[in-house]
Amino acid sequence: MQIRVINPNTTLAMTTKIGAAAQRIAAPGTDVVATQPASGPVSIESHFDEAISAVGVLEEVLAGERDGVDAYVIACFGDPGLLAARELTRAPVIGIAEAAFHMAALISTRFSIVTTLGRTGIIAEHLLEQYGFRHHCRRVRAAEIPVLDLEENGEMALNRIIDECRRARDEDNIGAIVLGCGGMADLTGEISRAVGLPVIEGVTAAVKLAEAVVGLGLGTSKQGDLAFPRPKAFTGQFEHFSGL
Ligand SMILES: NC(=O)NC1=NC(=O)NC1=O
Repeated sequence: MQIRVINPNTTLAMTTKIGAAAQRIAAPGTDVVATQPASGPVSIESHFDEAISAVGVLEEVLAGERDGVDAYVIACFGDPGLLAARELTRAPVIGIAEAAFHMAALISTRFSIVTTLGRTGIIAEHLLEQYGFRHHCRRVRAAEIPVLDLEENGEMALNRIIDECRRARDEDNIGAIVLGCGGMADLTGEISRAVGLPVIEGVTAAVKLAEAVVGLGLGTSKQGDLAFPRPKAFTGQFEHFSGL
């Protein structure tokens, strides 16, 4: 099977890292193709960044439909464009936040999230509510690092993430930690060893859930709100969406 792992930001180094982490965890016979939008924010750290990146995610799903992809992963912790992407395909579309919440709830009764900047915490809180995991999550914490520090200042970023994870372990009465950024996809082993708790990261969780959904012969329901969009005209820069 082929999984298209979409990094919604436009930083190639992060796309490459995410793709490598996804391929490492994928089952034999699963081929991971990591992509990113042709245009959009180099990192996603706000509601505005998320809104802009969602269009790029949808463009990548439309490209995947042309390529006959079996499943999609949206590899940003805000799951940008998730429901809109599900409208465009019969394949499963798994967001890394939703995947991480499900996986954490399977191995613990309470978890905390450690994300990048504190201002993105509300996005995780909204998703906890939307997906029904509000009561599972003790606290949404932030290492207070810009997303691209994960690429450009990796050792400092790792140390700050580990410090915040240790505070979560000591203060939050939890059984697991969820890493709140696709750019942390390669850090689970180091962080788990340093903190002594199970650490769940969304890219790898999403890849395994995508394999499970396809393996069960399931895909995105086309009944109701996730049916294909009603064909209509689009104008201007979106004209190519006309008649989808
Ligand atoms: N909370 C986050 O850091 N979200 C993210 N921004 C990105 O650019 N990728 C993410 O996963």
